[in-house]
Amino acid sequence: MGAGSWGTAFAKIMADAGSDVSLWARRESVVEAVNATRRNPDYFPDIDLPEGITATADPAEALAGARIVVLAVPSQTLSDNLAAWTERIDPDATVVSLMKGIELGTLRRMSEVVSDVSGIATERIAVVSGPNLAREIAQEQPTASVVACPDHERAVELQNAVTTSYFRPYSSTDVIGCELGGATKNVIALAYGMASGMGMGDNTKATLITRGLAEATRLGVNLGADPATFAGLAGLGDLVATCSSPLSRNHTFGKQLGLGKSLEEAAEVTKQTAEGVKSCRSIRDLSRKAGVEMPICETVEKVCYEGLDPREAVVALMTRETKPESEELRSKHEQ
Ligand SMILES: NC(=O)C1=CN([C@@H]2O[C@H](COP(=O)(O)OP(=O)(O)OC[C@H]3O[C@@H](n4cnc5c(N)ncnc54)[C@H](O)[C@@H]3O)[C@@H](O)[C@H]2O)C=CC1
Ligand SMILES: O=C(CO)COP(=O)(O)O
Repeated sequence: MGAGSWGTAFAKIMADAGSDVSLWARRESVVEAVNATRRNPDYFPDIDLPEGITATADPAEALAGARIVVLAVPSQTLSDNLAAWTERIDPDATVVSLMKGIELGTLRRMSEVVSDVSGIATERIAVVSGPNLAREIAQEQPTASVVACPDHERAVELQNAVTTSYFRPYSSTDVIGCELGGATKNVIALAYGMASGMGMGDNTKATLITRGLAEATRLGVNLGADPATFAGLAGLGDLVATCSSPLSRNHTFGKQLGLGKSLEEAAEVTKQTAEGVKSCRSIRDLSRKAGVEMPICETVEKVCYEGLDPREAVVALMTRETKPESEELRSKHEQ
C-alpha cells in the first residue's frame, strides 16, 4: 500500500521472492505506467519491475485476499490512510510496516498506530527495518534487514516471503527496537547531512554516528527495547547507510540545511519523504516524556523549527557539560 520509493522496491522483492503482488498507488498515472511499461516513472524510471506486480488505484482491489499487507506511506498520513483501509484487511493477514517515523502529537510508533487504528492484534503486526536504501535494492545490490514481529513464527513466515538473492532478512521479536532505531536514525542523518553541508570532516561524522547511536539506544532501552537491536542491522546498520549515503533523503535534506538553505528550500531539493524532519519533533517529545537525554535530536529540532543556525548548533553541542561515555557511569554521575 504505497507506490513510492520503498513501496515499489519492496513490491519487487516480494514478487522476486515468488508472491503475486498487488501494488496500490494513489495516482492513476503511476498505475497505468506500471501495468503498461513495467516501470514506475516517478521513482525508478530505469528499473524493470517483475511480471508478478499488478498496480491498482483501488485500495479494495489491492487488499482483496492479501495474506500479507505491506504499508509504505508517509508516517504522518498512516493513521488516516489505514482508517479507510481497515475493513478490507483479511482478519488473518500479517500487516507489515515499512515506515520509519513517530507520529506527531500522539508520539506513537507505526505499529502502535496500526494496532490502535485497525484493532489488529499486535501478534499480527510486523516491521521491516535495516540498511535498505530503496534505489540500491531496486538495482538488486545485496543487503540485509530485520523482520520483527512479537509472534516469532509469523516473523519467520514473513522472512521466507521476502528472501531473495539480493535481500536477506533476519528475524526478530523486538518491534520497539527496530522502530525506534529506524525513526531515530533519520534525525541523526539530518545532523550528519548538516555537518557534511558545512564541510566538516570524518571525525565529526563518526562522532555523530556513535553518539547518535547512544541516543537511540538510551531511548529504546527506556521504552522496552533490547539494546542488542541497536548494535544490529536496524540500529547501527541503518544509521551508517542513511548517514553516509547521498541517496538518503534525510542526509540530502540535512546537507541543504548545512549549506544555509531554509526548510522550504531543502524540501524542494529533496522532494521525497524525509521522515526525520517531522520525527525530530516527535522524538524530542518522546524523549522528554521518558526523561531521556537526546541532545543531537533536540538540536536538530531547534535547527528545523526554532531558527538555530547549524554552526551555532555545533558549538552548543560541543560545549555542553562534560559526561562519562558509558551509560552506567553516567547514571552514577547524575546521582
Ligand atoms: N525510500 C527508502 O529508501 C526507504 C524508505 N523507508 C520508509 O518508508 C516510508 C515510505 O517512504 P518512501 O516510499 O521512501 O516515500 P516516498 O516519498 O518515496 O513515497 C511515499 C508514497 O506515499 C504516497 N503518499 C504521500 N502522501 C500520501 C497520503 N496522504 N496518503 C497516501 N499516500 C500518500 C506518495 O504518493 C508516495 O507514493 C517512510 O517512512 C520511509 O522512512 C524505509 C526504508 C527505505
Ligand atoms: O531508511 C532508509 C534506508 O534504510 C532510507 O533513508 P531516507 O528515508 O533518508 O532516504
